Amino acid sequence: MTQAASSALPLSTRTDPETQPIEAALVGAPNCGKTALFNALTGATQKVGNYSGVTVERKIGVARTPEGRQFSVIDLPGTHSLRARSPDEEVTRDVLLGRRPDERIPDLILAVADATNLRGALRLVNELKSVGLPIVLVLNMIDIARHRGLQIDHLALSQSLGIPVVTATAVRRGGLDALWEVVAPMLEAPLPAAQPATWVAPNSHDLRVAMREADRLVKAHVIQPAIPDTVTARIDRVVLHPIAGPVILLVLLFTMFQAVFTWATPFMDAIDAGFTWLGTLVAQVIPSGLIQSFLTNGVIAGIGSVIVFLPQILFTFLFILLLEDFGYMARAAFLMDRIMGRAGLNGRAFIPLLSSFACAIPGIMAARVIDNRRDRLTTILVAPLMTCSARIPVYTLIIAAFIPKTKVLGGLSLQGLVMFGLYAVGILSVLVVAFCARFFFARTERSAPLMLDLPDYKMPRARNVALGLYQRARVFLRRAGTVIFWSMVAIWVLSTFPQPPEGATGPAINYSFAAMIGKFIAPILHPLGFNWQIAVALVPGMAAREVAVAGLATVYAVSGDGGLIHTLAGQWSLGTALALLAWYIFAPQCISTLAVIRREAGSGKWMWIALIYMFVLAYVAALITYQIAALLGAG
Ligand SMILES: Nc1nc2c(ncn2[C@@H]2O[C@H](COP(=O)(O)OP(=O)(O)OP(=O)(O)O)[C@@H](O)[C@H]2O)c(=O)[nH]1
Ligand SMILES: [Mg+2]
Repeated sequence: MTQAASSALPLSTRTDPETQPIEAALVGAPNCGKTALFNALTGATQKVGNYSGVTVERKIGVARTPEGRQFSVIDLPGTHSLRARSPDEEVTRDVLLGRRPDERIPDLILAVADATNLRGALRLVNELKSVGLPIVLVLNMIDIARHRGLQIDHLALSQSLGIPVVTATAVRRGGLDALWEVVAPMLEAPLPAAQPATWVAPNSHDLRVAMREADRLVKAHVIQPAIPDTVTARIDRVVLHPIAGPVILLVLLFTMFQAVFTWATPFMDAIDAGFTWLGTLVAQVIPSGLIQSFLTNGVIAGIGSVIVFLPQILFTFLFILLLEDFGYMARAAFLMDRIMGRAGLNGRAFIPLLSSFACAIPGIMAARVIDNRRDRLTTILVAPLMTCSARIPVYTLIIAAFIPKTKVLGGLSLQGLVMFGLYAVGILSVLVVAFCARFFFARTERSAPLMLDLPDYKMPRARNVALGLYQRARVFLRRAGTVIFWSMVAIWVLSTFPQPPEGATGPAINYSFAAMIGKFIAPILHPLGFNWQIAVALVPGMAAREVAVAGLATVYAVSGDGGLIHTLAGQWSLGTALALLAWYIFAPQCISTLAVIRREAGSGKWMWIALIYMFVLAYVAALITYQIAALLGAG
């Protein structure tokens, strides 16, 4: 369908429920539970989170009424008004007004409201009416509203608005019963025909009038509790305190890395033991030769050296997911806003940067919530500097080999401290690079102050957290099975062939292609204290950072040294280890991230800028680190 056809003839695009399923669009303010509702309707598992701007793209799914009628549901990014300000909000507006050439106009709007905060939702409904589509208002989070003693007369509200109003609890089993009672019959009968859209962007006067009307409706139909909810306010008085707030944030992050290091260790040891056992078993069963070497040195040593970090990744995300779902992360954004503002980062960059702890790719995509193009570009360019989970294996390996397992400063684990330091340097470099970027982007406009809705605190839901962990684990294991596996095969082949000549004395790998390639690059990396084995691991490490660890495991296993941590501790100097850590803070070691930068920034130019500036930073940081270490006698 072309854009012209869809906007000129909205009526002709209506679907016949007999032939094509009805399409319902979820529209509402950020964080009102649209995605939770989408998941409940469709059985999908899209990410929900207790902060605004989780959904930045439209997602489509198939739902079924309890009677079994199929219809499609589209989850849209949250918006306060159709007067879109940022690319994610434009998605919502364009879908509803039929301005997307690849998309038909939905047949029904499910306007989702946070029942505890009706005013804005009612204003949006007022605006949605001019879109011309049938609307059902869904008062979601009714469980929380009731718990707080809010009484909403939804039937009277329905009369005043002239549209059906239903209550819902998207995250509870049976929470959609009331919704089905109204919506299921609507989907059986032909829907009222769409009227031509009369929407025009409201000006500030219109907005004020609409707000007053919304206030009137709230006054008429909602009875506020005698004692307002104060739990959120009381917690916020402490965690948003100008001095106590940042201290609490720091302590929380700090505790997180301490705990992660301590708790993950036994699980990591167990996985490590498992792979060692497997390697020994294979070595016993299969006669020594190429196949045995491929399986033990290539596949098992390589993949095992990466999988071993799964517990650490899961523990890190357990913390992040719990804080997210509790509602704390939005407060952290609020606290960071001043510092980020000084560095020239838009306050809305917090969530994209936070997502980058998992992986820069969703982080870069989440930058769509930023309305100012320069701010968005800055965020996209710095997001890869945040410590993504693929760095965890590299960091942990080097820390395990070179940082003693001692306690310092009265019981703090030194290893956890170093890890915290690496994350801190990542964050700091984001701020510094963003600050410098200001001088390259001649700024014409100041970015708007942060307009963040601070959500109410909620008990984290086990389901959300479990789902988040499951998704992280799946992504990680899938990478181990694909990118990492194939890189391992390549590295093994390169380190095994050509085979050493008759009567060779040195380790076989010294005669291989890998050694040739490594020794060819090594001179460039020599000032950083990197040997040719590291050079061999860094090249395939471009595919994914963990591959470098797997690569080292294979290179050293093929050369006959077992026990990676032990080998590294014996063969590298402390200076080399620290320089490699410094390298990994900055190096643009992942091709998919670069591809996403290109896509999201809209041109290859930005990808090259990112690639070059990160390589330069990595090289300089590693160079300085190694040279200083060498001066101090640790080279
Ligand atoms: N108690 C309760 N919590 C809910 C309900 N619906 C959603 N939530 C929680 O509210 C938070 C926000 O939900 P999301 O579905 O991510 O909100 P959204 O509207 O998609 O947000 P954006 O994508 O940012 O626009 C999550 O922590 C959900 O678990 C509900 O009916 N009751
Ligand atoms: Mg959402």
